[in-house]
This record gives sequence, structure tokens and C-alpha cells, in this order.
Amino acid sequence: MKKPVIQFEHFNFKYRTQVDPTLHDINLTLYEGEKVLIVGPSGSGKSTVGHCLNGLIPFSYKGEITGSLKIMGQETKDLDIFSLSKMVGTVLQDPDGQFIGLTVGEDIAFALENDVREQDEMFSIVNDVSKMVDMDGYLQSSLHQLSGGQKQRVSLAGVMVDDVDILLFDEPLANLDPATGKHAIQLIDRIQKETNKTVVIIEHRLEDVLECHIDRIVVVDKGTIVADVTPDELLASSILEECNIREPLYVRAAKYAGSDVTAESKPSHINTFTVNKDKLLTWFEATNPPERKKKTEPILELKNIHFSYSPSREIIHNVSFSIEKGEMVSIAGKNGAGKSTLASIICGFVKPNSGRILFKGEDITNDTIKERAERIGLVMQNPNQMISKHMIFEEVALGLVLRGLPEDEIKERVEKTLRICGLYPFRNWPISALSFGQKKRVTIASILVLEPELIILDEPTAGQDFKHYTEIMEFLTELNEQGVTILMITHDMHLMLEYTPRAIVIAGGEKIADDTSANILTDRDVIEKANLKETSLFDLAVKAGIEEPREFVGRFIAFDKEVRTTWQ
Ligand SMILES: Nc1ncnc2c1ncn2[C@@H]1O[C@H](COP(=O)(O)OP(=O)(O)OP(=O)(O)O)[C@@H](O)[C@H]1O
Ligand SMILES: Nc1ncnc2c1ncn2[C@@H]1O[C@H](COP(=O)(O)OP(=O)(O)OP(=O)(O)O)[C@@H](O)[C@H]1O
Repeated sequence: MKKPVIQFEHFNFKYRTQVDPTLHDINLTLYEGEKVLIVGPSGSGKSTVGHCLNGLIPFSYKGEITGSLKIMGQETKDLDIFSLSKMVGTVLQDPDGQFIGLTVGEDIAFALENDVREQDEMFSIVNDVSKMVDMDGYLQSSLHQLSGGQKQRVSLAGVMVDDVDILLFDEPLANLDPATGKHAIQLIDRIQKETNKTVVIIEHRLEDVLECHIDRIVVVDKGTIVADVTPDELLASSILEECNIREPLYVRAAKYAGSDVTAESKPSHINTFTVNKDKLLTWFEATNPPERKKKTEPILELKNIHFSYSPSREIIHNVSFSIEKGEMVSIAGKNGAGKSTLASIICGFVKPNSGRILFKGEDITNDTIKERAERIGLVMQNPNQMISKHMIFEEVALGLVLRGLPEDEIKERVEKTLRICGLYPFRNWPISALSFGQKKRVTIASILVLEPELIILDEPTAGQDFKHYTEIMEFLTELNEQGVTILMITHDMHLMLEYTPRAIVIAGGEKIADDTSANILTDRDVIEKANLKETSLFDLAVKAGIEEPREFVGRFIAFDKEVRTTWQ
């Protein structure tokens, strides 16, 4: 008999500031050595389940608990946070919220220092785990100098050295580049196998998590558990669609083609999946190729940009590109490659050492941040770095208030934007009561309300469920069709394929490719250099013997977009 390590029985939780409970009648048992994925729409209560496991509820977030939650056989109500932290190690959704040390090395070592290890042993373990996450070159670096994905890697390393029974990962992939995401999932898998720890992963990127074996998937919707099944069973069902969770692309393509997706067809991984090749080929031949957009004049031009934070290390080397008015372009590349730095250079937060920036042909290299903000809006990677007000309405209105607009106009514009961003029902809420995904939408709203001509979004859909992902992206597409140019930094290869016909790839501070997204995501050399990932659609097409797999990818994307637009 396997030992139960986590047991929820008729468990309910209500945040003190909420009228209704966030979790209702949760009954769930996880056993020793199990690897379980929790999925669900944004705001469904996934992180709240996680907070109950690691003690943030009730120690940091107050509220009412009824029913029972036992961890390692002990009722959590009877435990203090210190005893819980000895049992559950957590990687939080927002890595900034959990750093303890000043440098990367110190932070990773912290878990070990707590357990009073010998110095030599400590150094060697810190070295080993930092190598695992490819951060061994940064042990002396200060944490605030790291890129978003580098921070996420450090958080992963920190929890790997924890001597705990349960590892909890809340959106571990959110800021990671695709290749590192795959590596992180393999690492979690390896650690679980070597130590027999129980692993709980909360993640929207279902297809990426399924790169490794998962025992069960628990689907949470509106605070209750609506499914607790194996990955094959889940993918064969319609639950994901009903809960608006994105299916793996190859599964979706197979369904479009009319190929049966049953648990027996083993859909949880592209390598094990049996697809009806004839049906796929027939579907491909009957589907139209995507339309191409016409060329216009440049809106933003970067010419030979060089930049360094400190004289010893140049971060951006001679980057040039031109974005045309009305384009929607992705910037992709490895964690720490320099993507966010490029956005900071464009917005004027940092000055290039040399090179020029033009906006509609006019040199803006020496313009102030404020002057540029009139035309260029930036939505940053981490919403917590952007938010400065307590209430949602005030936050979104802030830019308009600073511009001195009349109150009536502010109200009208803010309300319109809140509706578009799906935040209208929350307009009078404090931001602290929102989930991470909801906060991200607040920051997008606060830029959109200013109506800039060019919007740069750093990971716009990280932490969003499929419904909100689609809503945000369709909204951006609509804006784009009205003439707003959109530049997106993203690690989401599907987003890149589906929404941005063109992509610019940065590796080691240099531009290594500038081509159609479909060409880039089927180019093994660029994929490898920039830590990107081939799309599973390509693998599916190859598996089905389709001679033009690249063309298959393009046609699927156009078709899928069409289908989803008609749904709305
Ligand atoms: N600190 C808090 N105080 C009050 N209410 C909260 C708090 N945190 C979350 N909530 C409420 O609980 C609901 C569920 O939030 P939770 O963070 O668990 O969702 P989630 O499923 O993890 O979402 P996401 O995928 O967007 O991260 C939210 O809609 C919000 O209303
Ligand atoms: N304030 C800073 N001081 C010194 N170095 C920094 C600073 N901010 C970033 N860096 C370094 O600059 C490099 C590029 O960082 P940047 O944030 O632009 O990467 P990125 O491509 O956006 O990465 P990610 O995909 O992880 O978000 C990284 O090696 C990072 O360590």
C-alpha cells in the first residue's frame, strides 16, 4: 500500500476579504512518490490549493478553513509554518517574492545552511545544482541583476536542494525559455525518481509538462475538483475544452482531422500517440494556406545598437531591425539573451552605448522616457513591478490622471478597457485580492488605456489560462488591425506561430534570425542556438508522412484561429 502524504477531506477555504469561499469541498489524496499536475482556468483556485499545502494559508493569507487537510498524516491546523516548511518545498509563481540571499550562490545555499551542513559539502552541492539549471556562471551575481527567466532558474535550484518530502511548483515554466522549460521538467522528473518525493505541479503549459511522465492530472474549476484522471484519459475527454484549457497542439490537430483521440491512442505524448495518417493527410490537403500581409513603412528602427550595464560585459551587440507600421512581431530567445533589455532601450529606461533608434523616421535616441511613453507603451514581464495603486480602477486610470484628462473621460476610457480585458466585474476590488493572471491583465489594461501607437509586451500571456490568453491575443489582434503596431517578447512558441507572422530571434545579445515564425520554428539550427522548441505540429506532420510539414504547421494555425474566432 502506498503511503498517503497529502489528504484533503471536505476541505473548504474562504479568504477573509472574500464573501464566498474560494475552495469548496476539496477531496483529494496524493500518495508518496506521485507526480501530479493541477490545471484549471485562471482564478479557479489552483494557487490557493498550493498555499494551503505550504502553509501560506493560514499563516500569511488569513481566512476560514473547514474540513481537514493532513500532510504526512498530521492535521495542518495543528502545525506551525516552520514544521510545514520542513515537509513542503515551494517554487512560487513570482520568483521575486521568495529570494532570501543577496547573491545567486547565497540563495541556493540558504536551504542547506538551514540544515547546518559542512561548508565544503555546501559549496559542492551549490555548484552541482547551479550547473543543473545552467546558472553556475552567475553564483556571485546579485539577484536583482538577473533576467526574469534566470530568477526562475535560481528558484528551481533552491528548492531542488531542500530536504523535504513534497515539492510544490506553482507555474515553474512561466518565465522559462522553451528549451529550459523542457530541461526543468526533466530535472523535476529526475529528482522525483531519485528521491521518491511527491511532486505537485501547477501549470498552464500542459503540453510542456507532459514532456515527462505525470501520474494524474487534477482539474480545478471554480474552486472544486472536476476531474482527477490520467493524462491519457483527460486528453481523450472533453474536459479541457469545457474548462477552457489549451490542449496539446498535436491533439487538437488530430481532432480537427477527425482522427479518434481515445485513451488507448496514448495522446499524452506525441511519440506514443497513434494518429490516423490518412485522415490527417486528407484534412491537410483540404485546408487553405494562410494569407500574407502587405508591406507598409517602418514605425520603429533600431540601428547598430550596443549596450552594457557594466563596462566589463556587453549585453547587446550591434542589433539592428526595422518594424513596420501595423506589424505584429515576436522577439524570442534564450533566458538572459537581452530581450527585456532591448525593450528598456526602446522605451528609454537605459541608454545604448552606441547606435540609433528611429520612430517613424525621426531620431528618438535622445528623447526622454516621458516623450517616448506618449507613443510607445511597455507592459513589463512581472505585474508586481508595474503596479503602484491599491485599487484596480485607480491603477488603470493612473496614466490618464497623470496626463490631466477630465474625470468623465477617464471613467469612460478606463471602464471600456476594463471590459475589454475581462476585468470590469472586479473594477472596485483591491489588486491584492487578484490572482497572478488577473494582475497581469490589470497591467495590460493600464497601458492599453493610454492608446499608444506601438505596444511592447514582455510575455503578455505568461500565467494566463487559455480563455484569457485567447481574449488578450484576439484583443491585441483587433488593436493591430486598427493600426497599432505590436511587438511581443515571448517564450510561447504557439503564440508566436499563431499571432505573429514574423519573429526576431536574439541569442547572446545578437540578432541571429529575422524571418517568418513558421520558418524559424522549423529551423533546427536557430532553435538550438536560441533555446527555442520545435512545435509538436511539425512532429505530428512528420509522423503522418506529410511531405511539407512546414506548410502543415502554417495551415493548422490559420485553421485553428478561424475556428476559435467563430467560437467567440
Ligand atoms: N490574497 C487573496 N485575498 C483574497 N482573495 C484572493 C487572494 N488570492 C486569491 N484570491 C481569490 O481566489 C481566487 C483564486 O485565486 P488563485 O490564485 O488560487 O487562482 P489560480 O487558479 O491559481 O489562478 P492563476 O492561474 O490566474 O494564477 C481569485 O479569483 C481571487 O478572487
Ligand atoms: N540591472 C542589471 N544589471 C546588470 N546586469 C543585468 C541587469 N538586468 C539584466 N542584466 C543582465 O543582462 C542580460 C540580459 O537580460 P534580459 O533581462 O534582457 O534578458 P531576457 O532575454 O529578457 O531574458 P528572459 O527571457 O529570462 O526574460 C542577463 O544576462 C542579465 O543577467
